[in-house]
Amino acid sequence: MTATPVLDVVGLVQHFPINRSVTIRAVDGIDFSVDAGEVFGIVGETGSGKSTVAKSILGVNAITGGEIYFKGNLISAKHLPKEVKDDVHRNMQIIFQDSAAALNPHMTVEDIVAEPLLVNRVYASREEREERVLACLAQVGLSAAYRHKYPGELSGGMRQRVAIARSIAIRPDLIIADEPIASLDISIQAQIVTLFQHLQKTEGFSFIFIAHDLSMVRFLSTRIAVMLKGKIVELAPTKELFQHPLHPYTASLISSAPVPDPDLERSRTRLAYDTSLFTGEGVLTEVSDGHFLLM
Ligand SMILES: Nc1ncnc2c1ncn2[C@@H]1O[C@H](COP(=O)(O)OP(=O)(O)OP(=O)(O)O)[C@@H](O)[C@H]1O
Repeated sequence: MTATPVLDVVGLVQHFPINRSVTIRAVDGIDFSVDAGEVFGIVGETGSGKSTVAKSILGVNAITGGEIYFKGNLISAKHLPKEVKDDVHRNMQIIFQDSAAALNPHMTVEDIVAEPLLVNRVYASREEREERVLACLAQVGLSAAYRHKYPGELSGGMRQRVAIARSIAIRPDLIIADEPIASLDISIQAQIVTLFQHLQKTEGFSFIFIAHDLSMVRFLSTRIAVMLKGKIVELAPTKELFQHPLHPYTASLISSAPVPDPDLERSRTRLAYDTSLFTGEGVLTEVSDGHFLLM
């Protein structure tokens, strides 16, 4: 018997009608699932639909089509049972690219990290809550002295650490990080990715890591989905994807990754894929064990 995935996305469609004749097909029928304790990477160029997938999972917009299940419960319907709604609220956390915008500038670090605990009534006493907040700050490398600071007093990297502390505070089943390192300096990016890796291993949550940069996604992910124009064009275990990319777009992303892989001959040749040639036609088909290609 296979375990129920933490997340199951089935035929997800998210279209945005702009006017009578123009509709943006941000997400155009995609399927994937994320297992317990798995790190699932989503990569693709700007506008490929990655953030829209994250927002659809979080219920930001009513989806145009398809279904989303969290731990076996349908969560994409208009009206959800209270216990399902509460479970999503508690056990699915998000980290955004821009923590400056995502963190309330008028709240202290302590209050920001404590908020999900308070809202979801996780600890009865204030002392227990404070203890958990300090433990989470320590886990992300921030000393207790940071608890009284406001987001505006922190660097981008520090703010992202606060956002991460908040996301792990409640011990969620799934964390979705949407381009969490894109606005940070390169040296800080590596620190944050290493922190994610450490936390995911110690805490065991499932993790969806969304990024442009294939090399960072590679470092963290168990499996990777490559998105182009609202479709998943290829999905495979990370090593398999890098060693045997089947879609020309995936091959071009790998060959243009900033850190060339000395093991891979192809990384020495830059491959270009003209995305205007992509029609979006096809069905994601399993071509070998766990390796899916849009064809
Ligand atoms: N609320 C909306 N209304 C209209 N169009 C939207 C909306 N949200 C997203 N889009 C459009 O959908 C497409 C996919 O956007 P999305 O933000 O999901 O891409 P992305 O891959 O996350 O890009 P980036 O890497 O730049 O964040 C884009 O063309 C975008 O302009």
